[in-house]
Amino acid sequence: MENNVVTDGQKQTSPSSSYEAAMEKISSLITRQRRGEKPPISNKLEKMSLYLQILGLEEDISKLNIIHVAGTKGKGSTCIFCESILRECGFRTGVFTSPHLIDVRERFRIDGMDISEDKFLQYFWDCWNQLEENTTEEISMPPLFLFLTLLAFKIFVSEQVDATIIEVGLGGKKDSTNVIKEPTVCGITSLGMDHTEILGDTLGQIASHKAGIFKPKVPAFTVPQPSEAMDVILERAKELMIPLEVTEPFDCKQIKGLKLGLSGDHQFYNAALAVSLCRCWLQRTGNWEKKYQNHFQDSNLPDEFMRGLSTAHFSGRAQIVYASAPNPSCSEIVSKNCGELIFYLDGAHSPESMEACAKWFSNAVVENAEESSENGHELHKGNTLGQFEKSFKRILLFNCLDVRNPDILLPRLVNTCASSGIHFSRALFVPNMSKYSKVLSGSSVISSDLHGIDLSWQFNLQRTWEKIMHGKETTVPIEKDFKIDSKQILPPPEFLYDNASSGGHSHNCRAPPSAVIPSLPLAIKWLQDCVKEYPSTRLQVLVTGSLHLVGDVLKLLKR
Ligand SMILES: Nc1ncnc2c1ncn2[C@@H]1O[C@H](COP(=O)(O)OP(=O)(O)OP(=O)(O)O)[C@@H](O)[C@H]1O
Repeated sequence: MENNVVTDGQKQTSPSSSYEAAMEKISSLITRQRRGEKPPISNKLEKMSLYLQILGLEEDISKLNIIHVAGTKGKGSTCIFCESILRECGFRTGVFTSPHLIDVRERFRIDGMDISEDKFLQYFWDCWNQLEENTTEEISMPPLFLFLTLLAFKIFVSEQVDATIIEVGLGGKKDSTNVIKEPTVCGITSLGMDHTEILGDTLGQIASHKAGIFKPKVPAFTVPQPSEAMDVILERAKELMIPLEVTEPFDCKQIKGLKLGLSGDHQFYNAALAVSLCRCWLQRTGNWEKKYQNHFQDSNLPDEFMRGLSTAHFSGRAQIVYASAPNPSCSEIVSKNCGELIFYLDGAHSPESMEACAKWFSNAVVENAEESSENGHELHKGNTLGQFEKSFKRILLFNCLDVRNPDILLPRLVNTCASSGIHFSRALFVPNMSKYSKVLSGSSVISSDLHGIDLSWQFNLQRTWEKIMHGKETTVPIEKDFKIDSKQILPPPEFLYDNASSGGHSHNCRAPPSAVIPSLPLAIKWLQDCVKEYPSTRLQVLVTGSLHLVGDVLKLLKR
């Protein structure tokens, strides 16, 4: 039986079932638009203004002291660095990012934490009910991203945060977040080719969308960009007569060798941009002088900034999870009964981010080997680093959306790793679990039903992989509907070893074999079983190609 509780005059169900009910409502806002199709509503920004009026938020969002961030890569990370710095400076922060990995509440952070379920429900139903009561023939309920943007404003206004950091959803000029009229400062992160079907297929066209968030009298910052993009950004800044500053990425010396909270060399760009945005935010809100007037030299970052940069945390971006292995930073002893299984997770899904991800992974696996070797874990005593390094097997666990081009993504990943001497032993292709047609809660049950599953895209990825490895087309079977017999569909654990039988999966001693596994839970369980069965196995698994895939893996590892 459900417990009824009352929220703002509305009779709702008990918190957890009410949360599921909220997810149902949110899911009903997903429009059937396929990626690449024109947006379902025109005059989106006018509609956003109307929705804001309905919610009584129009005036209030001008008081939110917003940092508005657009870009192709690094928007989320830049927002998180800003949050971390401003929190260290003593401010209450609200951050809106997208997408979420496990639970929709990740998109709304207050003071560095995902919003609580109770607060989420309170604001969710407030917004939902107010909007639903006011829909007319002209204005229906907003599509998903518009609703989430409105909810973010509602949350941050109600929570009275000092600083609000808003990531653009897609593009900039026509994005629903661009209803913000007077941000405190704007930033554009690294630009590249993504969402070309909507934003245009030149860097100039893409840059024009991104620079569409600039507002008169509001300072803007960006990082070094290809000239085709930079020219457009500069032109837009000139038209609006606003100062535009190009922030160079940090070098290690500048931040005194500080280890950033988010890993990978690409984060030096995002971190430097965040520092410029925060400094400007502090200046424009009258806090810079108060805090640093007399004791800040331009060449040194304030301590709060340094702490913020080093403590920032963001799931699924260059994240390492020790699933069955000691974290080398603690000196645990490796269990003799189980091999090592380490997941390297990064939601890269564009050519530029594939390269960034490959560089990070290559450095991280070598660092891991060095650290483990220094800690002299029992299992590996007496090995030189080279031998030690060789004992690892590197596996790629990959999926990407079918609108992306694996002929570009996979070679970029493989070649960048290879240029650092890192090679994959095996590649596994899996479908994501999360569905684009439904917003799930973090505690939702993961379905293991394989019936009717279409794996033609995963076989396509496998064919691309084999082509890269063999330098020519190979035949990979296409099976649309797998029999539900996991013994038949999973490779045997020996698949991981060079000279073992491939169990019916493509195998060649000179080239890394690959396999399609029809479900992610099966793939993870299979990896876990392999290290249990063979305690000398040491697996380093790179999960990439899709933030949704990364979220799904994190969800499975958390269980
Ligand atoms: N400055 C950068 N240059 C290249 N790649 C980057 C950069 N910053 C982040 N990435 C890559 O992009 C992935 C997503 O990072 P992040 O969430 O910060 O970017 P985003 O712009 O918000 O991405 P999305 O549009 O996919 O949400 C990272 O996992 C990393 O692989």
